[in-house]
Amino acid sequence: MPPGTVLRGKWNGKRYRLERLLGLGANGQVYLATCGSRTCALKIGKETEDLQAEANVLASLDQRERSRPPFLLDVDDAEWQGKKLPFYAMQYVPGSPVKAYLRLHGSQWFGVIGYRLLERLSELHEAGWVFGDVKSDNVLVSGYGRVALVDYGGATAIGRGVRQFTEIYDRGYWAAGSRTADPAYDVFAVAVLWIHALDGKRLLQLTRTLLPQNRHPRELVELIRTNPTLRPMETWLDRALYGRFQHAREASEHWRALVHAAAQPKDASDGHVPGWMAGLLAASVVLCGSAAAIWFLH
Ligand SMILES: Nc1ncnc2c1ncn2[C@@H]1O[C@H](COP(=O)(O)OP(=O)(O)OP(=O)(O)O)[C@@H](O)[C@H]1O
Repeated sequence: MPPGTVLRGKWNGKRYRLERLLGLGANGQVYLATCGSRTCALKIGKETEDLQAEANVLASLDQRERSRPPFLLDVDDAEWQGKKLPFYAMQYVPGSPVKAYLRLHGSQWFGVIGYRLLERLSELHEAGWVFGDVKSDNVLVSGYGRVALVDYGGATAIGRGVRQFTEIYDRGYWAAGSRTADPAYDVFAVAVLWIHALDGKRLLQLTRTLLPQNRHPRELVELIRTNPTLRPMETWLDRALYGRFQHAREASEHWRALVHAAAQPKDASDGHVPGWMAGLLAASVVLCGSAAAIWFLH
C-alpha cells in the first residue's frame, strides 16, 4: 500500500497513516504507521485467524509482564478499496536483524546480544510460550545491543506442536528432536542463529549438499569447531544443539559464564583472548556506564 494511505479501524475507530513498509512476510505486511502523534507498527494480515492468534499471544504476554508498557496497542479491521483488512497495531521496534547488526557493528557484540536474547526467551518460556520461529529477521537489535523479538506468529504454548518455523533453524530438520514446543526448541534455534550469523555461507552450503538422512547436530558442531569466532562457545553450542539445556535460563547462565571465562586470560603466560572477546571488552570499556558495560562487568 502506498505511503500516506490512511486506514480507519472499523470497531475501535483509530486512524493509522502508513508511513513505510517495514517488512513483508508469509502472514502479512508490517508498516511503520502514525496514529495521531504516536508511532507504531501495523501488521496487516492475510488470514484473520492467524492474525488473531498472534494478537492473543501478545495480549497474554502483556497481561503477564505488567511492569512494562503493553506491546499490543489495537486489534481491528479496516476497509481499503472494498477489501476487508484485519490488522493489529503494536509498539514499533527500531533496530536491524541480528545478522545485519553484526555485519555493521562487528561480531564483538555477539556475547552481549546472545545473553540478552536468552534472557528474553526465558521470560517468554516462563510465561508458558515457546517463540518457535527464532531467526535473524525476527531478532531485532538496536542501540548498544538491545534485543527485541518480533513476529509472534510461531509462538506456541509449551507442549503443543510448533507450526510456524524456518527449516534451517528447526531441530526436526536436523534430526535433533521433535517439533513439540519446549524451551530447548528455541535454544536449539539460537545455536543455529549464531552459526547463520557468523558462518552463514558454510551453513547454507552444508544444507545444500547434505543428504536428508545425514542431517544431524554433529554436522553443525563440525562447523563450530572450525570457526574461530564460534569455537570459544563450543561447549554452549554443543549443549544447545543436543538439547542438553532444560531451560533458557540455564542456557543464559552458561552463556554468560563462558563469555566471562573467555575474556579472562587463564594465566600471565596465556594472554590469548579471542578477537571478538577482546572487542567485547573494549566495547564495554568504551561504553562505560552503558548497559553493555553493566552486563559485562557483573
Ligand atoms: N513491531 C515491529 N517493529 C519493527 N519492525 C517490525 C515489527 N514487526 C515486524 N517488523 C518487521 O517486519 C518483518 C515482517 O514481519 P513479520 O515477521 O511479523 O511478518 P510475517 O508475515 O509473520 O513474516 P514471516 O514470513 O517471516 O513469518 C519483520 O521481519 C521485521 O523486520
